[in-house]
Amino acid sequence: MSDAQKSAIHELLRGLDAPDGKGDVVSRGMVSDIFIADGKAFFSLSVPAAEADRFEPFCREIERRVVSIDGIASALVALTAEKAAGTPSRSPQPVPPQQPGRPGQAIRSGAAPAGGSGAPRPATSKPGVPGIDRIIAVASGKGGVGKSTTAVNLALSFAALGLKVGILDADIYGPSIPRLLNLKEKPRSGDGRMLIPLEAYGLKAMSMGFLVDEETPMIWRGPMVMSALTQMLREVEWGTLDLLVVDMPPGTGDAQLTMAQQVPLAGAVIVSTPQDLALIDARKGLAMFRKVEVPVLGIVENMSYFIAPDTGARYDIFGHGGAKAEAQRLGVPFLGEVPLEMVIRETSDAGRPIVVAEPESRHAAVYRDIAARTLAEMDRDAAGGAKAPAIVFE
Ligand SMILES: Nc1ncnc2c1ncn2[C@@H]1O[C@H](COP(=O)(O)OP(=O)(O)OP(=O)(O)O)[C@@H](O)[C@H]1O
Repeated sequence: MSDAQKSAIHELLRGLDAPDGKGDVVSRGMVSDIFIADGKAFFSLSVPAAEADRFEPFCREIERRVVSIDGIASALVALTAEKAAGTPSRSPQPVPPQQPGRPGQAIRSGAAPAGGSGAPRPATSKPGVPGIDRIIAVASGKGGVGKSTTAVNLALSFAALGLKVGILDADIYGPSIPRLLNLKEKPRSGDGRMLIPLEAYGLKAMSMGFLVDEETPMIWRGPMVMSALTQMLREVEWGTLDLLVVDMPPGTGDAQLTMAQQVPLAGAVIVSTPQDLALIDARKGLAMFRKVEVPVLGIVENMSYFIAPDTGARYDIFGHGGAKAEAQRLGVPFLGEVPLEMVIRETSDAGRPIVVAEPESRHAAVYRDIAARTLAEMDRDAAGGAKAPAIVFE
């Protein structure tokens, strides 16, 4: 049955012209092995790095079309960067499934999960935000790697660990937090000057998306970006928070530098996919935070592997492990790996992220482990334990 479905998927893909106009993706050898489990199809397309943006909508189109095949209820299609010539191809191998809730391997010894409150704030010359104990940025070198999904699930995990948490959506070009937390109303102003943040699942939330229509063109540049971000940070009644999580705009441009310079960040978490393409960008992200002397708390590998829903076998179809190796090489902590999982996307799209939608699931446990490790790194940093990593570009 599954072989017939794989052939049907190949057939369908052969009939689609790729967005670069160079013919179908099957004949060009761009399609990975296809896995089908429980009516879900999983596969990836290997594309040249420069073409990634163009191929993203094509993946969504394929996902929409393959459900017309008998027995396929849904599909998850991911992009992976073309490997450089001479790199041995890694064929996907099932590996033993992870225990639910078991912490992954921590690179540094002694990085035991710890509570976040009460630790001294790192020395900084930037003015703090009254009432907010610590602020961390969640960043990525490029868009689409799952930064916002990670940021919101991490924020909810910090809350689940007992902290008072806020989330600030600084991604002014493509704010995702209103959708991820299903927040539609506009924030009110209490005293005519300060805005009252919205609340969802115990998180206080503020996003540029609350203040502007989705249709409004976002032509924010230079000083406007700076003032918008500063306002969202300082002219919002955050109240008392143990932690404010800032969902940064993707990339390493002006807006990111502004945030990193303006905000007294206790640290940054970098999100990357395993693909070389995203890792190169992640390295730029690391270098940017280093430049502005913000400690990098670690790297999270997103869309790292997938677990077949029927057998529980784990498949590393997207070249899993790249971020961990990279973190090791750079001497930056590896905070954990998040699987590519339909339910993570579905819960996000429904405005009820997995950490609150399915708190008992193994995926929610993965996020809580990453949150605990992030807190441990912050405490280590605050105690003066972390060295700045050496960033080397080759
Ligand atoms: N681990 C995961 N498993 C399955 N889908 C995921 C996972 N992480 C993210 N996604 C999905 O990938 C898409 C991109 O995620 P998200 O919006 O979080 O990325 P981003 O890096 O913040 O992108 P951008 O910066 O362009 O807004 C979303 O549809 C999201 O639901």
